[in-house]
Amino acid sequence: MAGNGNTDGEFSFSAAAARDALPRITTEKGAKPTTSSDVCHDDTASPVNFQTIDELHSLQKKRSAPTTPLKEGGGEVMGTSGPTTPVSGESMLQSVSASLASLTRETGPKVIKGDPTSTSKVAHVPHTPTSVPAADISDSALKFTHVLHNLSPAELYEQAIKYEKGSFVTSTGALATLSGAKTGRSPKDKRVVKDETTASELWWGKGSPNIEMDEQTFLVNRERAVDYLNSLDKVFVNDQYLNWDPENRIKVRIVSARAYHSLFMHNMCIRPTPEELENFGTPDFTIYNAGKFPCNRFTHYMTSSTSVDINLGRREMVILGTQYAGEMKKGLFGVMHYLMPKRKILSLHSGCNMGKEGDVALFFGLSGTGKTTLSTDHNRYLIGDDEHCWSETGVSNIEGGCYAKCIDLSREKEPDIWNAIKFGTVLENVVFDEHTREVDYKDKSVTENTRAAYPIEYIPNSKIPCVGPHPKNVILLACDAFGVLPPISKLDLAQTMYHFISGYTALVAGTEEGVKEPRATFSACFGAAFIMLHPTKYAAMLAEKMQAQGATGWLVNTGWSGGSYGSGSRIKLAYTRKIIDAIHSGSLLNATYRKTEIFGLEIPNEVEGVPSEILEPMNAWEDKVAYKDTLLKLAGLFRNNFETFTSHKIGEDGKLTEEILAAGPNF
Ligand SMILES: Nc1ncnc2c1ncn2[C@@H]1O[C@H](COP(=O)(O)OP(=O)(O)OP(=O)(O)O)[C@@H](O)[C@H]1O
Ligand SMILES: O=C([O-])CC(=O)C(=O)O
Ligand SMILES: [Ca+2]
Ligand SMILES: [Mn+2]
Repeated sequence: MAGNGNTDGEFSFSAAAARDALPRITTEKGAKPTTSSDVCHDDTASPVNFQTIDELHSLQKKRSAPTTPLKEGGGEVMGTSGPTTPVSGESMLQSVSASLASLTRETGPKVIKGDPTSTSKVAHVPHTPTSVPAADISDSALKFTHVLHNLSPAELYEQAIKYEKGSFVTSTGALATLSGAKTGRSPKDKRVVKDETTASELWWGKGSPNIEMDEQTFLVNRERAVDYLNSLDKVFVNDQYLNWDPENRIKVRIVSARAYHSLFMHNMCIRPTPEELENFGTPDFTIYNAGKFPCNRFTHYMTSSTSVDINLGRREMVILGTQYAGEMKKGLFGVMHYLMPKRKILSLHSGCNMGKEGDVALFFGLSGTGKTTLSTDHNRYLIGDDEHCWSETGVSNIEGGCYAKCIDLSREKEPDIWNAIKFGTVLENVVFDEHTREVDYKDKSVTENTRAAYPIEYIPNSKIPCVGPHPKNVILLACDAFGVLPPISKLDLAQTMYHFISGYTALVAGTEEGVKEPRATFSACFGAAFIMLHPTKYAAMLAEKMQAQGATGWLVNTGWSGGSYGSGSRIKLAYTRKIIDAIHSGSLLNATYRKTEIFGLEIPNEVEGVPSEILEPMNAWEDKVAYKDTLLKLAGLFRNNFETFTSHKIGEDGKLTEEILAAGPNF
């Protein structure tokens, strides 16, 4: 790295000065020969406070008030190139050592704080040789693992740029990174440990995202991940929180091999204050991200070299074979989908914002349907863009950051997200000019799923703490690439539940040539990949909460109009925003409605700022026959999908269950 002149000990300022020392030329006539002490007197420059390059460098880094006091006397030596690890103390190291403990060794590895390239004396966890049976001694037990604990974004930038290929600072100061071979999640490689408890508690079998694994296999993968992490010179450790509701906050620890992963989670989880960090204690859940290292395909249950394993009993997650950072975020979301319902709190794959009057809206939708785009609204307070809880007292964001899609991002259409891409933000898999480092958001060379992860306070009107009162509007987003769903419809409770359980969207398979057919996706609760219990459990909770609060349900198509993908076009973001504005303001509630055929959706005759001809999808289609065929095709897909739910009761309310079953398409 070019950075901060990493030349410790190579030469000193005084040696260089001596080599080049020439007598100073004096221009004053008759000047007295100068003594050595005033030779350098020069009023244009203020006196210097250093004698050597090392001292100069030591001045550059001002000693900050440590995030928490350093316990061991002296701590880091100033001016070393390694990052500081302000939070320290033996208890943290001991705790990390315990986290990294192998299952075959009685104690964890020798952990040491600070960067391995740092020359400073650092504390490590004292090992009592008697606690390690001689038979268990291996070379890996003898080496030190350096721990970079809760580094700051600046320190993580330096680590990434120095050691991780593909890390660059962009023209706006973001950290561009590459996630490697995987540029999206790997749901087929997700495994959940089935033990006595989870066997009865979780949703298993057809349609469930929880592919089982046994405890023993989990431990095999855990050992593999831990041994890999311990084999490294250094690991990154983040201790952070999930959930802004203080009563239901969860402490998470993320152990990872990459600065990219550490900065990503720094941005995405809630960042503890220095005081909170000092008293962090034992984490409630720990992730071992050894994504650079594959799983062993000969391990039972493994079907590829990628494995993302959740063990609710051990409160641990192991990642092997994928470096896509979203696995960590969504893995923890899965954990919340288990823990929160136990406390009668509903976990939601939704965005959330609040108006000036305190009116809260939820935005449900599958990936790419607009949760982040539409919840980031200049006229409203952002509570969060992706993961929320709805409790007895209101809503709370689970996360401390946002994760926006960047493909085709423009300053004009999404100014707040555009401006959030600055120093501290992780930019995944984008392409930029090699010289100016200006990002080309249109470029899909690496992936279509380019992303920006930034702390929520980078959005100017974010609401911190990220909590709010009960929602007034529940907006279901579907990006319908068939182009037959209305841009906006009002739903009754049964319809809201029907569409919530269906979780429909239809994205276009890709941008490759020849791909013209939209592909329908049904993902229960708009997040089947993350739920742990049967979808009807979440649906029942949502119905109860919406009923109790008198919230209104809406279905918004952020996809195609005037034809399917290929003939129609995507509904303009500006129109969708107008529709959303009308929901928030309450004006849509009082509009006049008519019912569509087949889906029985209530569509308004008018929405301010939106051309009325697009409100009824059929009007926007030139080919009415093609419209009808496509509509029937989609209705058939909905009906097929819902078949698996027809035998389930939703909550205690038998009447509601029947209404929900009747709320689907009629043909
Ligand atoms: N009419 C529209 N409404 C909403 N988004 C639109 C519209 N037209 C185009 N878009 C684009 O669609 C994308 C929506 O992505 P967004 O990041 O909001 O998805 P998301 O629901 O948050 O998904 P994820 O859960 O994966 O984060 C954005 O790139 C946005 O610019
Ligand atoms: O999880 C991810 O990688 C991105 C995301 O938000 C989603 O897919 O819902
Ligand atoms: Ca999002
Ligand atoms: Mn999401």
